[in-house]
Amino acid sequence: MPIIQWYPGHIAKAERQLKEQLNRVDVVLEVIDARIPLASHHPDVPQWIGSKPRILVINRVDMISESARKDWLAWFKAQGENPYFTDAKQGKGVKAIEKAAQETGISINQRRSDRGMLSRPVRAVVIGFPNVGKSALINRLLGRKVVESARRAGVTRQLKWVRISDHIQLLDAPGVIPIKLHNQKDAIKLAICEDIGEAAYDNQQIAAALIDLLVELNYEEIFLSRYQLDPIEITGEQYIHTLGNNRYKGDKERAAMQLLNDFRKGLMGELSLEFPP
Ligand SMILES: Nc1nc2c(ncn2[C@@H]2O[C@H](COP(=O)(O)OP(=O)(O)OP(=O)(O)O)[C@@H](O)[C@H]2O)c(=O)[nH]1
Repeated sequence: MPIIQWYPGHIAKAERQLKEQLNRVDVVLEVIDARIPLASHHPDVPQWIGSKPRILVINRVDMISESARKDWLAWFKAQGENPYFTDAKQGKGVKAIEKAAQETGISINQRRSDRGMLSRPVRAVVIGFPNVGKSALINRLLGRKVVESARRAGVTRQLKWVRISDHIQLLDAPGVIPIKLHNQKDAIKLAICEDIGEAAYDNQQIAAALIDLLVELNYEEIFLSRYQLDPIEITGEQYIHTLGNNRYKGDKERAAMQLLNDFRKGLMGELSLEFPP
């Protein structure tokens, strides 16, 4: 049985909503997670948006190291992409995105006027997996809070245009990319980073997967200093079991939540879970 469960009905509905939003816009801002830029990019996005311009936003840049940021920048450039790194929580890097959207608007309006059409503000939508920071980005672009930004995945609903400037209009409801199950490994990374609804997985399994992954990536020193427990000779599952016994009177769920929260809040340090291939 897969660790991550997702319901076909939900996927179909979310996909329909997303396509409807995409139909209405000229430019797409795709937000991915800096800790997992590959797993948080949906492979079908290019096909969904067709020839529309796309601005790639790598959010949560505050959660990875500067050297990881540079490596990803070089890698994406080599793929012909021009990524923008943001910390949407603090508002870092957001001005550059506004400028990029505005520039796409200029070329769109140039084409309109070449065809004898009136110019109009460029229409944009922010899309991405649940909880990657879409609402935080929208609020930063607007310079005020219109969209609820919360730590829980899947908070955003309904559709409305909001004005960013004379040149840009934005759909205030972000497009949520549904998670399909064709890649369990990516789905696990999304769950670890909380870029997927909590109902879809089991905390203890995901926490165990986090430990196994961090050990695989040679981050094991963090564990000794933070939890006084070495993960090297044991599995992630055994680690949670032991941590639960040592600290929480045998409560494995609390141990799992502690580990996941520490990681998600960045308390374990700047930890990339993926590196350029
Ligand atoms: N550290 C850090 N946290 C961020 C950043 N951007 C967003 N967050 C936090 O991540 C959580 C999710 O952000 P949201 O903006 O609600 O994410 P969303 O993509 O709109 O989520 P849904 O509406 O559920 O799809 C919130 O707790 C934000 O404060 C960032 O760049 N860095």
